Amino acid sequence: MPQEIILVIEDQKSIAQYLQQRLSEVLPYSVEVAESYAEAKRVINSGVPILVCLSDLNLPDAAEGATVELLRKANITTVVLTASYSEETRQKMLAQRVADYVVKDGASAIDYAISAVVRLAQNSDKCVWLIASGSRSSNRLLGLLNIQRYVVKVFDDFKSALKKLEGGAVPELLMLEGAEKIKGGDVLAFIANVRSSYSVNQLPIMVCETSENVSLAIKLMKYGVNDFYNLSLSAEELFVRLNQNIDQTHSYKEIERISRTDALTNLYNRRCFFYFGESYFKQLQQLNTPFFVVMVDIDHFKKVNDTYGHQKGDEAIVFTAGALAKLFSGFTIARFGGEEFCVLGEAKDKASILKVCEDFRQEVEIFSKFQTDVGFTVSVGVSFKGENLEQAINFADSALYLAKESGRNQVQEYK
Ligand SMILES: Nc1nc2c(ncn2[C@@H]2O[C@H](COP(=O)(O)OP(=O)(O)OP(=O)(O)O)[C@@H](O)[C@H]2O)c(=O)[nH]1
Repeated sequence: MPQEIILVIEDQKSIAQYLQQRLSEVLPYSVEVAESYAEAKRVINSGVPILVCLSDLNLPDAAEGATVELLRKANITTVVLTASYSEETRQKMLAQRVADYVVKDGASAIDYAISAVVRLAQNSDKCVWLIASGSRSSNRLLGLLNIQRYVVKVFDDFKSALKKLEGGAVPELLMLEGAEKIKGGDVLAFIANVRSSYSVNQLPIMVCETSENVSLAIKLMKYGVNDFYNLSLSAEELFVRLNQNIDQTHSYKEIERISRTDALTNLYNRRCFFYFGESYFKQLQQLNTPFFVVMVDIDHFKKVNDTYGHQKGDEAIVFTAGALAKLFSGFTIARFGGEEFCVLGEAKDKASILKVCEDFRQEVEIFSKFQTDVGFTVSVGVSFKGENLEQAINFADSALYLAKESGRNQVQEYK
């Protein structure tokens, strides 16, 4: 099958070239330019799959809007560039089912057009769940979501959506249409159920209601729904709200990831270790499950830095993190700061955990020289005791201190 392309239809050479260059930089698709209606028609008729088209509204060899009409008939997702804006133009664009339109009134408009094309190209990786009452509005919403190239999964009841969610599938957004008429339970119970696992920042819910149900929509927003779309409003309003809700969730998740991750090693940071570790530790205690805490510190790390430079010191830290991730795979690992690391996990078998600690020590001793040009070792303290996480860490730290005092490059257990 031929590779999908992005098509730019624009008769002004300089703008066309600029758009082609910018889009090629940010998207992994070939970007083709057609400078006239005739050329556009040739590309479309050639059968090459067109992912998204960014098209000028008026071209010298076509009547106003003829290109958009051509694209609509070929079922191509389209962003329209127009030189002037009027309410009439806007209505025409929406009637032609364009995904977006941009008024060419400056550099920021071009930037917006590029971001719109990028968004539409990437939307096919995003799944929206439409939980619908089965009214005519459901079909309209489905059509509008398709214009935006979202992958849409339609549910006609709450129960099957909840079951899918419990199975681990998570969409980008949940859209409810005609909330009170959806089968399989009560809408408030559904929202409470979703929110018990996913916050408003993690999974946006949007309700779509007719004007008569505005008060219901507002009530639902007080109980965990992110946004409300009045079904009597334009498609454009839906698109803007939809995209904003999905973008906000992405930004939140990215901020959350950054705040939990150590930038150098990609391991959890200390704060995140305690955030997850505290509840995990309590869970292990309640179930009477044996646990372990390991503390790791690179030996004579100051000397590594002083002798080989800070860059090599960083490489030594990254190598140690990689060795931990490899040998303690499946456990909770964090960089506590500097050259110090901590691991928490279930210790079904004490001897096997001690063996993993020793394997890790040897891995660093043997392979650090090959991987980083700097031969270095680690000291390891491990504890299988502690009333709470903090105490277990202190015990592992005491064992680590003993390992350092006893000559470094060894594993010591807290007794
Ligand atoms: N390259 C690098 N160095 C760091 C980083 N964080 C802390 N350090 C350095 O790590 C060194 C830690 O030194 P110490 O805690 O005194 O350890 P040490 O005495 O050399 O070694 P031991 O006694 O064996 O623990 C200091 O020189 C810090 O500047 C980092 O992110 N990158």
